[in-house]
Amino acid sequence: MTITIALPSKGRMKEDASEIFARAGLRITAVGNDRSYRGRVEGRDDIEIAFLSASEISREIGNGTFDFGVTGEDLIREGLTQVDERVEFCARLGFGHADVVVAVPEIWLDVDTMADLGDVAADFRARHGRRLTIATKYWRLTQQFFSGNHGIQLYRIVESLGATEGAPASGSADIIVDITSTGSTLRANHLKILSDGVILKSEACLVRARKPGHADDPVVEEIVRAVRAVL
Ligand SMILES: Nc1ncnc2c1ncn2[C@@H]1O[C@H](COP(=O)(O)OP(=O)(O)OP(=O)(O)O)[C@@H](O)[C@H]1O
Ligand SMILES: O=P(O)(O)OC[C@H]1O[C@H](OP(=O)(O)OP(=O)(O)O)[C@H](O)[C@@H]1O
Repeated sequence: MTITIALPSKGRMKEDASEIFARAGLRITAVGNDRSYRGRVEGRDDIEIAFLSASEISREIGNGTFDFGVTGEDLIREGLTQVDERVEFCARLGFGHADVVVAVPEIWLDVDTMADLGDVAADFRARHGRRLTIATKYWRLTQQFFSGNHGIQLYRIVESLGATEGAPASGSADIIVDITSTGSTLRANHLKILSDGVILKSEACLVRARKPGHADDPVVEEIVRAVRAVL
């Protein structure tokens, strides 16, 4: 059986993903030219590479289109329901680090924890005539964290596909859930992370779509072992 691996085609994860595979003895080359969306592993006809964006990799691994993928844990957990039944996290790759966090305006001096935020949410309608609003593209992670982990039910998510940190200042939402790495975008927008407001510490992962045929496929095991050995 040919084993397929989906790797980031662009952006911050592309080079690091190829480098890890090269160190693991799986040297990847593009088929055709550098802009091609297909690749191969030198000397291996039993492995095929597809290049996709990090968010597409999450979706397609969930659908079982590929056997393996490299993408951010945040995108996998946000993109898929029943994630642990559908994919196995085989290795954390040590790049693409970003935290998914809850951040509120710095001027909310009395709000430092999720419990404080729960109090604000409970009073919000009485004070402002509407629910607390959260700008994010991480709908699923936000709902799990607010409703599931912290029992906060009174909020409304406002979908944000870019410049999320600007939402409180522009008035389109009260608070945000977004990723941060250096923290500079949050600081520039006068937002602070709640002390227990880290939803997920994400990094790039090697993930495997759970498929019945994998159990006795030696190439599947070889890929996982080779990548783990160079971390
Ligand atoms: N500073 C950062 N900003 C955004 N994403 C980051 C950052 N650091 C690491 N990442 C990770 O990179 C991944 C997103 O990568 P990228 O933006 O290339 O993918 P994408 O969402 O598919 O791209 P696009 O939105 O352009 O289609 C996520 O897993 C995210 O956690
Ligand atoms: O904590 P920091 O180091 O400031 O990084 C966080 C910022 O980086 C990302 O945006 P970016 O403009 O890189 O791209 P994206 O939103 O298109 O992914 C992300 O959405 C945050 O806004």
